[in-house]
Amino acid sequence: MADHGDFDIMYIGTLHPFHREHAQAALEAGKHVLVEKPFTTTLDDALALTELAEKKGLFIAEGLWTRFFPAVEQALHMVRSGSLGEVKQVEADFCFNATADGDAGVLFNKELAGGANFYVSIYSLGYATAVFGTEPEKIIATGHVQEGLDLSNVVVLLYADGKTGIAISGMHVESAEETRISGTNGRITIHPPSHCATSTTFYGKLEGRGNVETHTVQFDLPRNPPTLEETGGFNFPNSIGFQYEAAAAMRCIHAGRRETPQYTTSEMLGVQKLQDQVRKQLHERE
Ligand SMILES: NC(=O)C1=CN([C@@H]2O[C@H](COP(=O)(O)OP(=O)(O)OC[C@H]3O[C@@H](n4cnc5c(N)ncnc54)[C@H](OP(=O)(O)O)[C@@H]3O)[C@@H](O)[C@H]2O)C=CC1
Ligand SMILES: O=C1OC[C@@H](O)[C@H](O)[C@H]1O
Repeated sequence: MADHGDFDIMYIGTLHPFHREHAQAALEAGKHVLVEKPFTTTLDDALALTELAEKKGLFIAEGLWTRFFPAVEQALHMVRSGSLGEVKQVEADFCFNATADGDAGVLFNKELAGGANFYVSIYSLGYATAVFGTEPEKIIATGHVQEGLDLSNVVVLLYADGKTGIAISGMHVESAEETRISGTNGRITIHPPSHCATSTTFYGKLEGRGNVETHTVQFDLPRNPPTLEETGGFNFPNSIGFQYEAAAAMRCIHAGRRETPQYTTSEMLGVQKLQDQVRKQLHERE
C-alpha cells in the first residue's frame, strides 16, 4: 500500500506489535507517518523509527490525540503561563472495565502487547510529562500483573523541587478519568473523559485557606458527520475529536515540520524510555 498509493501520510492503526514494521514500511516508501499509541513496544524500536524519519526528512508522531483537544491545550497553556503558580502535583487516571466491552480479546493477549500499560498508560503518564517533562529523579511503578499482563498499574514520578506526578491505569474498573494539576496559587481540573477532554475548571486561590474563585471553560466538539449512524457510529467517547490531531499533522506537514509542537519527538522518546522502566518494574513484581 505504501509503495503504490498517491498520498502523503499513513496513519498506522494496526495492532501494537506491528507498529514498528508498518511505520518503517511507510517511511521507506517516503510517506509521513502518524502512529497510534503505543508508538512502539520498545524504546529501541521507537529510536529506529525516529532515526529513519529524520534521515528521510519525514514527519513522524505518536498519535497522542489528547494533546490536540482545545480544552487540553488551554489547560496546559494556563500551567505554562504561570496561572497556577508553581505547579507541584499532577494526578491522572484512566481505567475502564475492559471485560464489559465486546471485543476485549486483544487487550488480554500478551503476544499482542495487551495490558493496561500498552493500551492506556500513555494518557495518564502523558499528563505528568506534559507538565514536568520526562526526566524524573525517581520512578516507582507497581501493579497487578497476571501471566505477563498488567491489569492495573500505578506510576509515581518524583521530580526535583518536590514535584510529583501520579498516573493510574487499568482495565479493571470504571475510574473517574479526571486529571488534576495543582500549583501554589491554584489548580486546574481537566474533566472526564480527560484523555479526550472538552472542559476544564480553574480554581484560583483567594485570600484565606480553602477560598477559591472558579472558572469553567467548555469547548464544543466538531459536529459528527451526518452519515455516522449509517457507518456504524463510533466505538469510544469524543471520537470526532480525532480530527484535531489529524488537522495538526496536516498543518505540520504543510509547514515542513517533522514533529508536532504539542507532543514533540523528544518528549515521545522520553515517554517511551519511562514506559520501558515502568514495564520492567511491573514485571519484576510478578
Ligand atoms: N486513539 C484511540 O482512540 C484509540 C486507539 N487505539 C489504538 O489503535 C490501534 C488499533 O487498535 P484497534 O483499532 O482497537 O484494533 P483492531 O483490532 O480493531 O484493528 C486493527 C487493525 O489492524 C489490522 N491488522 C491487524 N494485524 C495486521 C497485520 N499483520 N497487517 C496489517 N494489518 C493488520 C486489522 O485488519 P483486519 O481487520 O483486516 O484484521 C485492523 O484493521 C492500537 O494501537 C490501539 O491501541 C484503539 C482504540 C482507540
Ligand atoms: O486509546 C484508547 O483506548 C481506550 C479507549 O477507551 C479510548 O477512548 C481510546 O482513546
